[in-house]
Amino acid sequence: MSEIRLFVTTTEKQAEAVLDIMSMIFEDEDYAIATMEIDEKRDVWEASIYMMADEEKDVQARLEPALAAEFSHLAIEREVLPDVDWIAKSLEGLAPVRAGGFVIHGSHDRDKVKAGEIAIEIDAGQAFGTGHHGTTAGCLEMLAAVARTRPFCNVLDLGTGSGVLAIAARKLLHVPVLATDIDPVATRVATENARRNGVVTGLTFATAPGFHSTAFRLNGPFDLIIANILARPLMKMAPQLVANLAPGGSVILSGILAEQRWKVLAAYNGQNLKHARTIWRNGWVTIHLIR
Ligand SMILES: C[S@@+](CC[C@H](N)C(=O)[O-])C[C@H]1O[C@@H](n2cnc3c(N)ncnc32)[C@H](O)[C@@H]1O
Repeated sequence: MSEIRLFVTTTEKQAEAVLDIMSMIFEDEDYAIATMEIDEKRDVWEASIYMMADEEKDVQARLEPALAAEFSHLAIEREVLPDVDWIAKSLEGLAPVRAGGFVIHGSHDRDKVKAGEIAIEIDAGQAFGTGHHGTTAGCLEMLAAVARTRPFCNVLDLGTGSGVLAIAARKLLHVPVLATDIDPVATRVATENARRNGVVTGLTFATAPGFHSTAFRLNGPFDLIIANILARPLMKMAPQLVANLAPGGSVILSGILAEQRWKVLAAYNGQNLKHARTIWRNGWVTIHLIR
């Protein structure tokens, strides 16, 4: 089934306001919501909400009246996003990605791995995480850097997608890793990817929205939590995330657009976490915080 993006085109300020309205209406649903800069000089921005095709009518019917009061001049536009198989096909020829001593490559590029690199084989497929996105690469680089600062003994990868970060953490740290995703397809793909990468023990997968699963209590608390989701759900989940973090533990957050970083930092500062470092990649930031 296709994914749909409903969006409005406006100024940065209004896009932020539209984003707030979208977040308010769809607060408890896991639709991805984001603003994106289109043209810096002309101050053109888009505020978007993503959904599956069968959810579009419902989202549109709720969004229209909510925007009508303040933003009746903004047209709600729609884009049909390429379906997953098309994405997989277009990514087939992508070159390996190197970050933090890891190399993420497709099965067609096994021979490109260099001595001393930690290789992770991921073919583009039905779950996010081939390493090509700035957030995944940022998390890999941050994971390698954070691992040099102290030992860790229990890791959580929240929003595992293809499983790339969980596999990386397991290969680098050799400690138990719990990897979860709201999407059962992602957990299935991640489990297959782990097996393909020879990671058969020490890595547990579970399907769960946010922290709604007994898997967290059974496997936690964690001294390293990596969550590459989106700014809004990350802010919303801050209290539960920190409740699952061991004292002195580290958190690596990504999926955050550069301009959203202050809000996310504020949410986690409010939970007594301190900012340690930020990595920037292609307009996205990856943040390291310490409890
Ligand atoms: C940006 S992808 C990250 C994938 C991978 N960790 C990486 O870094 O490439 C975000 C993943 O988070 C999952 N996700 C989104 N909202 C979630 C939630 N509330 N709880 C758990 N997983 C969620 C999505 O299904 C998706 O697989």
